[in-house]
Amino acid sequence: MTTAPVVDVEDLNVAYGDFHAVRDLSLQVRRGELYALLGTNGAGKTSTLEVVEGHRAATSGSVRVFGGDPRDRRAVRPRMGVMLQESGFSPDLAVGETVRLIGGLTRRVDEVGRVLDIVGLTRKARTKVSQLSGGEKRRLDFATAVYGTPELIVLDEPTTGLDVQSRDDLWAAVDRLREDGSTVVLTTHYLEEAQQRADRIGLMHEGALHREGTVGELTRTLPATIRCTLPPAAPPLPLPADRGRDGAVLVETFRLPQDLHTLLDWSREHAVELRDLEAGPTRLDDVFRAVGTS
Ligand SMILES: Nc1ncnc2c1ncn2[C@@H]1O[C@H](COP(=O)(O)OP(=O)(O)OP(=O)(O)O)[C@@H](O)[C@H]1O
Repeated sequence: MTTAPVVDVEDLNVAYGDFHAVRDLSLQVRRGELYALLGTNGAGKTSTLEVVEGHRAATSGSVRVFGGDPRDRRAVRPRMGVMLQESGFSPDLAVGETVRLIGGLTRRVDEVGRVLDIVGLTRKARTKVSQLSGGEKRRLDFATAVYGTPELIVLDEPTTGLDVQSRDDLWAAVDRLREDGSTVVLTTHYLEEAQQRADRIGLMHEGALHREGTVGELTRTLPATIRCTLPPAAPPLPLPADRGRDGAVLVETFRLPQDLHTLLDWSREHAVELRDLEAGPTRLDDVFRAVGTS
């Protein structure tokens, strides 16, 4: 049995005057998934999320959240938590009051103390928003998004500006929300975070979705590499390779284990030292760079 997607985007276009920020974008997010929308600066990620959040109307195309229109705030708010790239909290309100106010508006039910504890802001409950550091403001943003453990959580660059400990804490909180059944859609420029956490990734560039899939599916589209340096008198290699100056060798391969084996056997047989040998699988940043230059 297939269940309806939580987020269903079909042929979305977002234009600002003559400028087309999002072009014919289609994607679906399934229940329980963590979907990461990645891309170059200005690729159209925030514009896409703003339509999903119900904060912006599509120029054309359709966006459904829980099968309905995300601009129907009364229907969607209780089920969707949103962390914007920039918050608009009132600077004079205290942290605890802010969570109570924003949380109350969502009509979700939670305890302010519990939520502040999740984001490590318990001791700042009475501090004014204007007195928070940048990272603390991000954590407050996250707190309002996860208030009441919504079914869908949309996070726009949630870890930007957070120190390593706060990032780890935020991801631990996301893990717990997912255990409770939440679906998560996020953008991030920290590719390693997406690589570790995302069930699926969409790669955007200049308004279009260029690639989509699991980390494995995306990285399989590019070869892995073997690099080493050979002495000048080395015999011909047993594999196709680019030979640079100073004996530098680059092998690009979709059969990393086999080709590495062949190279090591060859080096033993000919007593050739493979200096600075490095063999690495394709990383998400390689795929990202390939999309950015395509
Ligand atoms: N209100 C607006 N008016 C005009 N152009 C806009 C507006 N908002 C965004 N844009 C433009 O649309 C494009 C996409 O912006 P968007 O914020 O969606 O990209 P992004 O992928 O989230 O970028 P980043 O990673 O830099 O945050 C950019 O070129 C941006 O300058």
